[in-house]
Amino acid sequence: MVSRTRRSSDDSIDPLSRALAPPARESAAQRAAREAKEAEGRRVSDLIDEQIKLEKHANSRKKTPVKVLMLGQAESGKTTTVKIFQMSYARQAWEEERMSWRTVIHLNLVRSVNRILDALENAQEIASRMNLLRIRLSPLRRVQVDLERHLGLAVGDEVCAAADMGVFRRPAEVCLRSQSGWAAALGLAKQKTRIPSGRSLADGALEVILNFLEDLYRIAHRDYEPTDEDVVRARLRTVGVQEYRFVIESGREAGREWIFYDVGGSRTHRGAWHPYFMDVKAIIFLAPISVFDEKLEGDARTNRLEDSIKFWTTVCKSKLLVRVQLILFLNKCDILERKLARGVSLERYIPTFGDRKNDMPTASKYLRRQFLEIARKHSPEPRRVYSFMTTAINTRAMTSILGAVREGILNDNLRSMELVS
Ligand SMILES: Nc1nc2c(ncn2[C@@H]2O[C@H](COP(=O)(O)OP(=O)(O)OP(=O)(O)O)[C@@H](O)[C@H]2O)c(=O)[nH]1
Ligand SMILES: [Mg+2]
Repeated sequence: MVSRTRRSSDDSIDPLSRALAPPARESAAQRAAREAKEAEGRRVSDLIDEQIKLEKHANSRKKTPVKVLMLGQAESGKTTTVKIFQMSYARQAWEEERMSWRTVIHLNLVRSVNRILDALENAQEIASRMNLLRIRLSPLRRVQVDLERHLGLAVGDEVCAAADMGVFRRPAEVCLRSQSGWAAALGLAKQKTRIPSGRSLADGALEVILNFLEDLYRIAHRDYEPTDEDVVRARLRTVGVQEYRFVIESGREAGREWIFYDVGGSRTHRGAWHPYFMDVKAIIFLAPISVFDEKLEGDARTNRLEDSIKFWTTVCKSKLLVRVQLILFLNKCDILERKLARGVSLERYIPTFGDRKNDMPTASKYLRRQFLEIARKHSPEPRRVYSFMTTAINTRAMTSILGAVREGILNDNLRSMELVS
């Protein structure tokens, strides 16, 4: 009777349900085994669903660009830092762009050599070998004029270039200064170029030029291809706000876009960051700490370090930026170290430094403390500021710092970064 009833009810259901229905005569043990198997099946299925959901979420996160604002006074190293980020994480794009720097590097170098020669012409102690050198380098005057013409400039003008460097489309965007830091960067980066006491200025300058010449011949060669270092050291002044977009090319974060707003640091441009703060995740503020004995370009009354401190104070005070992660790069440590080693006294320019030891560990610790103290004192709300002692042109060290910064920004948790600072 019972079996008849079951058969008649089975007949009434659809074939799929019938196929899925438990066997007609199932023992208790069989049933328990079946149910356990079904439960395991459901668990695995749920797990797969959850993974799909997570992947979808991760992909949508990857599509959300990370926006970073670069702030700091002129020549503080903002654009250099962005270049190193691109070099490290969007390598293919970097290599595609590298050749387009060639002409700019040529002009950068030639102008620098010509400026050195101008300065030497005016110096009284020109040795005969210096005269010889000057004669040998005289064709560079012509080269400079040709390069300037090639770039569509009036002789002596600043070079203006679009961000991609290949096409000089938007003249107001990025400028290459005629008084480029290229010569200084190349020359100063070599210990040999320091002028030993007891030697004449002309001797020292000659040594700088001779070291420089190695690069000159390399760069002037017909088949010259800019190296990573050349591009990192090339000086381009940013005017207004330059937007750089890089898509991470490999690793866990492949596909994620990073957008850097690189704000020209001269006083007329630095206020231009206001429209960009809204959805930036972090600000990287660059303070070149080597400039304690320098004046601002075009304002002989303002000390450059003082100007940097004022700018930093404004950023820390800003209520608009209170939720943005603040990352401080105390940059140009290489130059600071050399200055201190040469005996330039920090106390002379910063009396509060007092009679502390005029060496790198003491000076950098002191300056870092001053910047962090400003943040503590002026931030509208208590906040953590992450600080790093940097030499932006040291690509290897900078890549490692930027790796930590990148992770920190992504994880919204920069605590671990302090370990590498
Ligand atoms: N020696 C040394 N040179 C550096 C360092 N950082 C940057 N430079 C050089 O300083 C010059 C200025 O660097 P940029 O990155 O163009 O400076 P910036 O902050 O973008 O300047 P603006 O565009 O004028 O706002 C370049 O020639 C760099 O190669 C550093 O840590 N050490
Ligand atoms: Mg710049």
